[in-house]
Amino acid sequence: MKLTQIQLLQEKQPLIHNITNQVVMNFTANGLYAIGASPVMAHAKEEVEEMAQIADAVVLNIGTLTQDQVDAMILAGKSANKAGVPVVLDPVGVGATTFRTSSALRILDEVDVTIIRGNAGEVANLAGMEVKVKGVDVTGDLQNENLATLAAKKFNTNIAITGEVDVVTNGLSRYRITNGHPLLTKVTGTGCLLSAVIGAFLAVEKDVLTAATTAISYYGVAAEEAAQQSNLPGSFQINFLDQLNHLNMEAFERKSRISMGTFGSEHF
Ligand SMILES: Nc1ncnc2c1ncn2[C@@H]1O[C@H](COP(=O)(O)OP(=O)(O)OP(=O)(O)O)[C@@H](O)[C@H]1O
Ligand SMILES: Cc1ncsc1CCO
Ligand SMILES: [Mg+2]
Repeated sequence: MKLTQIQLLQEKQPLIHNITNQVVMNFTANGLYAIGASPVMAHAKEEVEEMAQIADAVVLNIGTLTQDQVDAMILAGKSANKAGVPVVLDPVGVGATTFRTSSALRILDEVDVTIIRGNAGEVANLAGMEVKVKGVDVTGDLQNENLATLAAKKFNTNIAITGEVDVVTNGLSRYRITNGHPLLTKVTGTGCLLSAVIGAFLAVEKDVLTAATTAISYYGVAAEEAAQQSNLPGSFQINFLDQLNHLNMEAFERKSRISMGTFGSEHF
């Protein structure tokens, strides 16, 4: 099952249209190539509608947003919606400034977003809870399962909250993924790339929760494998890209940790 999605991805080489931030553009393109997808960054209002139409997934990331870029994201998102192309929103830094928060909310208002992927602070602020966000990083501990469920219901969409433990939910079914490695927090854009990788899995798997949980687990196991070869951020980043490309499938099957919880239960 998991194997099939990755093989499908490598066979299909889906086109992933990213409107993303200036920090992570190169890393995101390399990471998408590594998993077998085909990245394109296209930001201009003049072309985003056309690009979104031919894409297999659209990823909207507000990391270094400008008003023009938010307008372009809405054009791209609407065009993707018309063409039945899945849309991922990465609400980078929501809660840090009012511009980020209001822009993300405007995108959610105007675009039918397939899944939101962010850290706990970003999702909490998006859902209207005032949690402190330090730039693009979360501070403190949050109850991610309950927060994800609340946000999924509020925005009537799927939510992935990532961190030490990752949670994916549509408001009813909940999954927890416990793969990953702390070195992922020492390389910029690992969350941003994960949002794009979720887009790539959505291009080959229609079930959103399956696509997202598989993508997050695959990504986390790749990080665990990379961390066995390097314990510093620079070499880890390179080894991680290699593992995304060449993850041993037997290791993935053995190390993948996805567990299911149900709505209303306090524990998984
Ligand atoms: N303490 C941790 N231990 C293991 N894995 C982690 C830890 N923190 C984050 N991760 C993993 O790192 C990846 C990125 O998630 P994170 O929540 O850090 O994104 P983010 O805050 O949006 O990052 P960025 O803004 O740098 O793109 C995910 O795969 C997540 O599972
Ligand atoms: C560091 C940083 N600042 C804006 S976007 C970004 C990339 C990771 O979120
Ligand atoms: Mg982020």
